[in-house]
Amino acid sequence: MSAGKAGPRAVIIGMPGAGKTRVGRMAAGILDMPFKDADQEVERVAGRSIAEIMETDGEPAFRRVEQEVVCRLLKGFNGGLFALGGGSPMTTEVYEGLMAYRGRGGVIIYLDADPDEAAARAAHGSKRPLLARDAIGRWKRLYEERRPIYESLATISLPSYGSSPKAMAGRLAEALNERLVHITGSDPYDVRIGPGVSSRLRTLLGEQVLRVALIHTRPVQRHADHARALLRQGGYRVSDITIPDAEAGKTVQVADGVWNRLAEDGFTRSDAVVGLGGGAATDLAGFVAASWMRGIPYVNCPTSLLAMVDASAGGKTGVNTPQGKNLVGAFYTPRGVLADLKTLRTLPREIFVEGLGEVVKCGFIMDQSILDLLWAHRDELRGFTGRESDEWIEEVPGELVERSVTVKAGYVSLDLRESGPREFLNYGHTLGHAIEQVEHFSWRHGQAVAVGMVFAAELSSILGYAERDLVVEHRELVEALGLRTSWSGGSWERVLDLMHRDKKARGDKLRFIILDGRGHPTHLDDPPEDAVREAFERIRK
Ligand SMILES: NC(=O)c1ccc[n+]([C@@H]2O[C@H](COP(=O)([O-])OP(=O)(O)OC[C@H]3O[C@@H](n4cnc5c(N)ncnc54)[C@H](O)[C@@H]3O)[C@@H](O)[C@H]2O)c1
Ligand SMILES: O=C(O)C(=O)C[C@@H](O)[C@H](O)[C@H](O)COP(=O)(O)O
Repeated sequence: MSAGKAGPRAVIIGMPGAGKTRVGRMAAGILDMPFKDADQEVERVAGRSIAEIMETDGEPAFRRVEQEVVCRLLKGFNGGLFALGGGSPMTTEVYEGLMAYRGRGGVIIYLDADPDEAAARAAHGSKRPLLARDAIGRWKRLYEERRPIYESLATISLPSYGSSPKAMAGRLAEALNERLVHITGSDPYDVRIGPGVSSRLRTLLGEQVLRVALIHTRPVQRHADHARALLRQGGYRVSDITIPDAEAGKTVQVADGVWNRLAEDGFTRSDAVVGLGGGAATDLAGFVAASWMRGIPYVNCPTSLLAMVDASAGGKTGVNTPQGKNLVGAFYTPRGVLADLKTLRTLPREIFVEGLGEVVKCGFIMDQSILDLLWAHRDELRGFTGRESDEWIEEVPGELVERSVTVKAGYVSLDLRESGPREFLNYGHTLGHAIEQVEHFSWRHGQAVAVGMVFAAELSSILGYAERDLVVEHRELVEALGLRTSWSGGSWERVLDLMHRDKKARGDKLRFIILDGRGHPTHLDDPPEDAVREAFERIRK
């Protein structure tokens, strides 16, 4: 909620039998929040049951009382969970009140129940006057009438297919704790960060999509299985596509295989791609989405720390070629990003640690609080096991993801196609990508970028842009997190040649991103070669 604006912490909408009251009350208990049910409030205010109101005065009279109660509590029930009656949003004044509440930053949760389950629950011993006679048939007619309204209002849709009220209450509580980073620009979208955000897939893909290509790698099969189940529950036809893992999956040959599969499965421009996995998988999936029929919608579901903090957002898609990293690709904006923190639990420690490389980058180019958080939690982060508490995952990695994505969102919103400021996100990458290439991708991206940042700090110091203490800070923090500060492979000549092929290079001029002090990235064009060589020697073992 916008600061200073009254209103519930969240409003729950959905069909009769969806569990709004029961799930809402349980979730309020989990969150230690007050709970109100609109129907119960109506009966309290009227001094009689809804059935009696309907029987003696008819539905319009009930709706008038309901409208007064709901619109009053939308402004006055501060900080609680508020469950509405199924038909309530169909009243114009209530709909408008809900839109105004949403405009104030309010959260509207649509409990999207399985029609058969909810209809049966609603009809069973129903005291609901609107369902009298032919309860199931009436319910389903109301469902078709109301669902578009629910979906137009919802900021969160929670599918509850086959889930118990207790499980739904947990998911609702999780949804209220999720973090959100909005990326503006010509195609705005949201990066949602939290445990269980994968359940938002249907909300992001919407009704127009029929087929979904779920592109993932084998190490994340269990997460792909969960996403596939959610997609199928949402009514989508899923083409499950496993690609080679890591950088081996980020090639035009792999893309060609996926294009063939999309053709075989009849993918049209109204169908979509979901990229699930590390950054290599989301880069490939985004490239396939950008190129299939010149562009179909896609959603990224990053499962590595690096993919969450960086790769999945920003619209850089692409593949590697034998000549270099990311030399073929497209700027193509996703429909949304769902960074489900639960997936981190299966992430190997060394992969978690390499993801910290891009977090360190965001700290040095813009956000000192990221550096402070990294330093304060350096031992836990370096020793990541995946068995940490939910609270730690949400408070430390969750915070680092949100802050890093916020840094990236600032540049991407300003300069999607990297004509200038966005290049600051490439800090450490000129040498970093060369290392990856020379090492035939045996070095992880985050580790290569870590060395690249130490190199860039040394270069900045050599040329007098930054004090020596900034270099020392780079080395100490990078090392404390278990990242690499030096490299002994390759040759100067080979590295120099590769740096000239970097996408920031112009003509025969090298271009680097360096720091002109902490939090002040700047372009360094065509620096003296002896300074570059000296900085390079300083990161050699
Ligand atoms: N598009 C961008 O803006 C951008 C930004 C940064 C990095 N990148 C690219 O991202 C790639 C690096 O991403 P990465 O570090 O995620 O590497 P990656 O994609 O190779 O994944 C690392 C390894 O971890 C596995 N993995 C991922 N999530 C897992 C999970 N939850 N449980 C178990 N295993 C899991 C993967 O299968 C893989 O084996 C590089 O190709 C880099 O160029 C792109
Ligand atoms: O989003 C960007 O812009 C970045 O530079 C983010 C980098 O961390 C990332 O590794 C990106 O893939 C590198 O881009 P490239 O243009 O150098 O391939």
